[in-house]
Amino acid sequence: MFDIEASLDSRLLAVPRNRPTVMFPEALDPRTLEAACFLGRFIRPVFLAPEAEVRAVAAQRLAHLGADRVAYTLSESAFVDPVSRPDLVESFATACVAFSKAQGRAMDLGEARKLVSEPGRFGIWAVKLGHADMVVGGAIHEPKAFFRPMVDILAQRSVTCEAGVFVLPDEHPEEVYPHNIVVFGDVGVNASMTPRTLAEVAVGTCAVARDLIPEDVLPEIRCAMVSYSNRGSDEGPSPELVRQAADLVPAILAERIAHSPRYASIQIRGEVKVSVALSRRSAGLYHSDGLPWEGVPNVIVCPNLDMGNLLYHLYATRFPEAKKFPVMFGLWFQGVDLPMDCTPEDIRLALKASLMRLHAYGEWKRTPKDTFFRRHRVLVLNPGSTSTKTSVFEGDEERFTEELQHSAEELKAFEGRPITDQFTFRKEAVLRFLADKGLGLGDLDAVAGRGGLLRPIPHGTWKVGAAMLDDLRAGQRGEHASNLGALIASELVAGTGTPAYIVDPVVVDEADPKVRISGLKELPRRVISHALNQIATARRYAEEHETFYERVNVIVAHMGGGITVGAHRKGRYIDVNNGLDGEGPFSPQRTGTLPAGQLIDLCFSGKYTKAELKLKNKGRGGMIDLLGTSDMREVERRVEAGDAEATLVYDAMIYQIAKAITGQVPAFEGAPIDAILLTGGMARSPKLVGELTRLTAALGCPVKVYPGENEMAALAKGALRVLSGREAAKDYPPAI
Ligand SMILES: Nc1ncnc2c1ncn2[C@@H]1O[C@H](COP(=O)(O)OP(=O)(O)O)[C@@H](O)[C@H]1O
Ligand SMILES: CCCC(=O)OP(=O)(O)O
Repeated sequence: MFDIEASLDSRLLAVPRNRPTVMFPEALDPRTLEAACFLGRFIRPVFLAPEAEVRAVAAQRLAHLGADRVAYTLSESAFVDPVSRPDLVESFATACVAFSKAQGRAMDLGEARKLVSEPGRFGIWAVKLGHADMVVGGAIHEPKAFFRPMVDILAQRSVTCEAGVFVLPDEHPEEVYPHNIVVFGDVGVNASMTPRTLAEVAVGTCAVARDLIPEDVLPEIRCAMVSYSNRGSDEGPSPELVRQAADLVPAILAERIAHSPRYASIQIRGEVKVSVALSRRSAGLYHSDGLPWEGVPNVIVCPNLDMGNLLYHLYATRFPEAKKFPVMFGLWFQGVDLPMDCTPEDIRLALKASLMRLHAYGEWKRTPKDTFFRRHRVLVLNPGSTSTKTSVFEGDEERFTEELQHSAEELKAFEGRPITDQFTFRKEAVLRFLADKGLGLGDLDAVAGRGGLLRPIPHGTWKVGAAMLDDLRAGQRGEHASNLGALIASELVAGTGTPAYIVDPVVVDEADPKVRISGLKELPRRVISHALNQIATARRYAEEHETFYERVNVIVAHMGGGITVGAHRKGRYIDVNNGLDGEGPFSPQRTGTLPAGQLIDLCFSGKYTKAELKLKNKGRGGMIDLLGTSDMREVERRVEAGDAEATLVYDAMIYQIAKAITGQVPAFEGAPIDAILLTGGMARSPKLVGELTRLTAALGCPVKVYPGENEMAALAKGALRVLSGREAAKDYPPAI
């Protein structure tokens, strides 16, 4: 059976995106609520009911989903009782009056207010006026109370239609529909058919089929416009209607193909007798004018709504295991209609199908207005040794990012001086960036800077305050460009009331006391790691599973110029190697753990100065020392070319990473590990990922890959969690 949900998921997840806002007028219907609990990574739900009522339904009816999934979905949702938003009711009512007038129907404002206060209409008008992107209903509303007004108000074409998509179970004889996939049209909209309407329905239904079913599964969309007559074999108004419609199809289809060449794989034939469409044997009997393709169609377009509706419900009841859902054509992906007898799975599939089409074909970027989910504007600052990476985020959306380069010439003036001396010079570059984007400091809701070398602190978003600035200025825990993040952020917001934050700096340390014990009292272990990307990756995994960071057990391997392998136990970053100071696997630029005795001998051999050894440990060690390059792509090329030395070193590094991963098992105290997450630049290598998957297979948990490091998004998200009230910002230094 073609896995249509997996196909939709992979297309939805192919590119990380902003999430569309979806209105749920039927918020108290447990099926709808259940479906929403599986859509958190794709949408922002707005439930049109009081929050307490939605929570009560969830508590009573959704216990089988597990508390985490439901709690996560509700934490990511908005709850709006229409009567509590008189501002919106007024604006929707005004638009409703104007709309009715344009349609030649008189309506007074009082009547309109009453109408749009009803959740179904409220949801439709919210979409129409740009407050949301999609509305879904029909599971409890009768068609005339939701579906008809939705089509009326949201229609973008003169003819709209509804396609019924089925993937039938394997027990269905496959020779009828290839891969057991069939799409029916029109199953819901057009109560009266004209030849033009029917021709538009045929093309629209085929367009839906083409959008949803990948070409490698169905190379051609083959549509039969069915009738009781086969190409003139019988007479009557119905075959005549289909015949006239079939004559109009080529011009309408040509328009579609001009719009997008992917529709060139659509073939439509009418009128075709139902038996000819569904049986090769019957087709043979009518061979004199058979179908233009070998075999059978995958789209059946019906001459009237009764027949389309009958087919939908006949197949739905006859094959309860079928994957089935309706899809609207002509509403610009803004409306989802549900049959009253739908299941939570049908709702989930219908929404995913519309969302996939919205993203892939609707050129959707963002919800036009941020009424239900405020899009806070956050400036993100990430100072590195030779650049200051600067971004502006609006909500989840990365609006601008630039790596503000500081030339060697500019930096020469600061050589040998504390990093804080670069403060003014870098701040000016950030101000120029903002001006260039037409933004002033007053346009920002927060500034988030990369945290520097501070005292060890728990994970989270930290307010930039006097004590933090003092520590960074003093540079007692080390000099690093990232120390400038909080300093510049603080200066930019001074006197404006706008908050400045840092998020998960490299010094995040939540390790158990036992993790700190080394075999020498004087040398307790210290934790310095890629905390920002470690925790952001674990959060991303949790979000993809519609749950919280606090609910997952994962091991994260950040594999970049430095490598850290961390254990995240239910929201606590419990153990990780010190990736900055010679612990863990060797990496492209760092030695990792070295044999202690031999290291001591080397230190006292007189062969190297302290500075030289420090540089070997971090910067000139690892792959650079062993193979003369820190570029793993070059190493892999050498491995591919059969270079024995490169192969040995490459295998050794992967072996050490795998050992570090499996070495984190005790951190979970026997609890199951949900997943191993591979991230950083090296996670782009399929070869390396494949080898790590093989070597850690004994753990019995899946390996998920998140290539690169999304530091800018991670910083923005940390600030956004605070701005949206989901997390409280912490005060530095933490109370001990
Ligand atoms: N496609 C790839 N295949 C293998 N290694 C890669 C690939 N892309 C980047 N890398 C390696 O990842 C490392 C850099 O990781 P990254 O996380 O980008 O860097 P940094 O830690 O310097 O911020 C380098 O060793 C680089 O060669
Ligand atoms: C391991 C601490 C942070 C760090 O070393 O970052 P980079 O690997 O990006 O230099």
